[in-house]
Amino acid sequence: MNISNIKTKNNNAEKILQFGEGNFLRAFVDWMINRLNETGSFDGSVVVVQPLENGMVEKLNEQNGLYTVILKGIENGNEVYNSEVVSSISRGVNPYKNFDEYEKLSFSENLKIIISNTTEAGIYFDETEKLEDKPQKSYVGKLTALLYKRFKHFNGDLERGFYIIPCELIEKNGEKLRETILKYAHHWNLGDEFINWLLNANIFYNSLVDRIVPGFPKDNHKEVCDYLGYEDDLIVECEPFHLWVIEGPKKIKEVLPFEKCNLNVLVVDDLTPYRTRKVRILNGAHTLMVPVAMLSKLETVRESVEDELIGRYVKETIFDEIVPVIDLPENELKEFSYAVLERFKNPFIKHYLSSIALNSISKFETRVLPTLIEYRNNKGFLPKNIVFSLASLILFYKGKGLDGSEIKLNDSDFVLDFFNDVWKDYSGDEKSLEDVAKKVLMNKDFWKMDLTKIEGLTKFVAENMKNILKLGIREALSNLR
Ligand SMILES: NC(=O)c1ccc[n+]([C@@H]2O[C@H](COP(=O)([O-])OP(=O)(O)OC[C@H]3O[C@@H](n4cnc5c(N)ncnc54)[C@H](O)[C@@H]3O)[C@@H](O)[C@H]2O)c1
Ligand SMILES: O=P(O)(O)OC[C@@H](O)[C@@H](O)[C@H](O)[C@H](O)CO
Repeated sequence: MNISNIKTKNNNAEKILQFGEGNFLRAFVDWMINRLNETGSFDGSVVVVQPLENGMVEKLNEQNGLYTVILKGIENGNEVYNSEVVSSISRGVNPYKNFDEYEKLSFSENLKIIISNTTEAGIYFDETEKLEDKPQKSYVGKLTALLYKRFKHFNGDLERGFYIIPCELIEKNGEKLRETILKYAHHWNLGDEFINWLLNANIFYNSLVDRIVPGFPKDNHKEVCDYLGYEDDLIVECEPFHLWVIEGPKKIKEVLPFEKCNLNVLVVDDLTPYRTRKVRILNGAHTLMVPVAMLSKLETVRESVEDELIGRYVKETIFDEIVPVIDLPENELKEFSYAVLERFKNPFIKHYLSSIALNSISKFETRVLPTLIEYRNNKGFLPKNIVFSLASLILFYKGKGLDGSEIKLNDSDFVLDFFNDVWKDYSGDEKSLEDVAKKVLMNKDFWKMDLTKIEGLTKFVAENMKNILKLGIREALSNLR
């Protein structure tokens, strides 16, 4: 039996227009709307637009908009394995194949909200696009044309704007989206009246999303379908944890009353602290554990946090070095940190360190370095664990494990070329090791500043590198003072 035969499609009015049909949105926003509908507090459905020519909406329509979300993990110490059929999506629209169907969405009287997740690559301006394109190539080009057609159709009626909530993992995503639409509006000469309507009838929210979504169970799809008792080609697996922080006017709470179904959605005046919390604790811990754990020959996040030595190191770094320099209530930070550690231990998710290692230099700069600098400024001395990670990172970028085995580095060419040159000049003695540390730390293209200017850092990093090479990573870590 196919999933389309097991549940009838909902007939709720289409209130949400969603750009993106990927795993994340289906396991996060559409899953939340499904929960809202179940409580009777929304009675709306989502019409999904496929932003690229190729995608999943055909499959989504074949399944009548239905698919299964499987929540897998540990919550409050208990194992969770819970499947839900999500029926909040009314249909999928491919603007490349059915432009007329897509264009009609501009004139819909029911649509009130626009959601998107087109990845970090989706929000950009392309000057070659035209208003007449059917459709424009980019997401923002498509959205600008859609908004303009709506503005014209409803004669600039201020009641016909949208609540616009992008979910792309970009800082100030709502502001960035609005700025990019304005670029198109000017480029296409859409006029001041349209620009006034855009700015006054529509509300752009910044938002931050958090949920680990490994997605489709490609390794054991058949087994999962056998367990569910039906065929579903759009199953999405994810962790139970979810957090959506929305920054902007509180009105959105009336339209999407998530508190009625206990969902972890916060509407706030400033999401910066939440972003800082997530990026520094969750993403920061991921990034700083990578070189240390990979040089110890560990492969996944779970293995690392369950390893006695590395696990203790990660926990200590979070609680002793990261948390003390975030400007949020300490109890909230600690609660979040414990939850993150629990998420890292999720026995159902194989999160490879090698995938997190991608672009480690820029990730270290944005996710870890701010902690190092603020800690140094606040306490007057350097955070030893983060410095240890930085030393390990420089050794990691030799592209060789401590036993000489190959490490496949994945980063921009300019980063790889730089390390290649730096390590080529290394002669093996202590002075030369300090030179390596110095050259890396003074590279402003990596760190946006000269890190050798931080008193004592070069010496401390070089000392850690020396210990790691002499004693091995585990012993050097055990001896860390
Ligand atoms: N999967 C996770 O664990 C997770 C967690 C939090 C945030 N995210 C973020 O969500 C984003 C999507 O992840 P996913 O798991 O849904 O991926 P996915 O591959 O399942 O979906 C990607 C979606 O983005 C669209 N897209 C891709 N490139 C685009 C472009 N250049 N222009 C317009 N649209 C484009 C695709 O059409 C598709 O709808 C990622 O950028 C990721 O950083 C993912
Ligand atoms: O997705 P990346 O490569 O930018 O970062 C790796 C992880 O830190 C990240 O995927 C987190 O698991 C995610 O941000 C959780 O919401």
